[in-house]
Amino acid sequence: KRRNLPPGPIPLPYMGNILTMLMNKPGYECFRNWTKKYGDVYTFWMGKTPYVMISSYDLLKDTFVRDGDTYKDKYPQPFNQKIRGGNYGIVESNGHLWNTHRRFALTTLRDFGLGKDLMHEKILIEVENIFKKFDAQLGLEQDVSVVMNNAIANVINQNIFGYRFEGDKEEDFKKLRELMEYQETAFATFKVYVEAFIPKVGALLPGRSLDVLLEEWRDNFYSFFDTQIENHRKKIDFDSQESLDYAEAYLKEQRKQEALGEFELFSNKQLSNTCLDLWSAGLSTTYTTVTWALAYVLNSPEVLEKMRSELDEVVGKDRFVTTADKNDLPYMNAAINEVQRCANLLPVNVAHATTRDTVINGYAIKKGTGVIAQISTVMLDEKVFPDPYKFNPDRFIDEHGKLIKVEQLIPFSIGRRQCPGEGLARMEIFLFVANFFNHYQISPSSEGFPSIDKSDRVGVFPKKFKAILNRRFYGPSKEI
Ligand code: HEM
Repeated sequence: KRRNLPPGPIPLPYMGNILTMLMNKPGYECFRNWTKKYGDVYTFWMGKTPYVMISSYDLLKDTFVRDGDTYKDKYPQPFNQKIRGGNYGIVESNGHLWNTHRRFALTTLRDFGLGKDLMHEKILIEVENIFKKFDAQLGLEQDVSVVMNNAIANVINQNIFGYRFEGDKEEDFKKLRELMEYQETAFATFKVYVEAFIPKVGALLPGRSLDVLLEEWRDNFYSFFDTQIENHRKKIDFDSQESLDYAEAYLKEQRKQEALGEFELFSNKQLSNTCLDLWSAGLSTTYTTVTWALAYVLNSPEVLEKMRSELDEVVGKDRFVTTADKNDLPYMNAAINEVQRCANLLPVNVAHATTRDTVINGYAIKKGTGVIAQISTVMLDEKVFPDPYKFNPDRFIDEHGKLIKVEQLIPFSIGRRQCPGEGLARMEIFLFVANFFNHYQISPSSEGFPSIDKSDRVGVFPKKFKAILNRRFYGPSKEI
């Protein structure tokens, strides 16, 4: 089987190369070493399935961008089908269904003000709300990450279901958060990783089985989405021109399609699955990045000082940082770029499949082969980012103090499946991080500042952390 694929590390029977990855947590180093040894295309085996890894920016441009249609499908993973009850959603679907719903999600987000002032206002309301929560406990140890998580959940939930988690809804979010935290730990085990890719071997290992975990997870999350969707159905006004959230826009489109005799494309199952995709992709990645931003900056006092002196000069104490300040804050942008590069959320990116026979670097690759745009290796390429594990925002600043655009910074991936939430995520990260550091003086809790060490984890989730906050400036914070 290996003969016709690009050479790579020798796979073990049943296991493939997954053991090497799990023994080098969180996995970056083994992929970098294989790239050095085999070049920017090699084969990596997860269990019995080979994946062609594309590990340089230039080759990704030649394949995923210039020949995007060939790489646009997702590789079908049986455990995903199990959760979703078939080929549904955006993240895991292919073909006409995927194309229609990716576009629909992008258009709907745009209608809600992405790229316009409306989304910006929504996020600033969350910033203001975070400040109120933090201000209520100044000088005490408080759970910074939980407050941030709640705010980021509010942004996405408002877009999908039209409400924020406050007042009596706060309890809803508490339950969801516990579920997500449980999921982060329960799924990040050796057994689950092995079971996902090599079911027969994984099943023999001790611990809770992937099937049981998936069932539990699915039932809990889908019951939240289904309740929200039902509530929308009860109160929707099909004649209103404007939709207030994604679920409403979807139900209206569903009715239009049904009137044309089309019952599959905008099905109910597809609705709960797209909600799941937007909700989970939109919350965990953005929250994780913001928490890593706090962790990296708090561990680098010199970076914090530079960020603050720029903020003091450009923004000052009397107002919120807004997106209109973005171009005047090159160091802040550089620091956020560097956070995204170092946070490097996906040690192995999601797997795509070739839609036709093709050739990569002289190797003939058959239709349906797994291919991975290995973005973590690209963002740790020492030719582009010398001393790649060092957190150093200055690598994005030129000798005139201007921001340098580095093409190899691709945390949102590349090609036809590039993250559709990029605009929203960038806006959130900038506004939450810049306003937080402008507003507060931060001292460590009794546990110290959050660790930036990832060597003890399978996934790249940051650790929850507490800190003691005090206002940098006295006087009331301005209302927006
Ligand atoms: C810092 C935040 C984020 C990061 C780093 C991130 C990163 C990514 C990456 C690497 C992919 C996979 C691309 C590929 O297949 O190669 C992806 C896909 C996706 N992301 Fe994000 N994302 C973020 C935020 C968001 C947000 C806020 C949303 C929703 C509003 C979102 C929705 C999605 C969806 C729906 C997909 C699947 C797209 C498709 O398959 O066509 N993401 N994201």
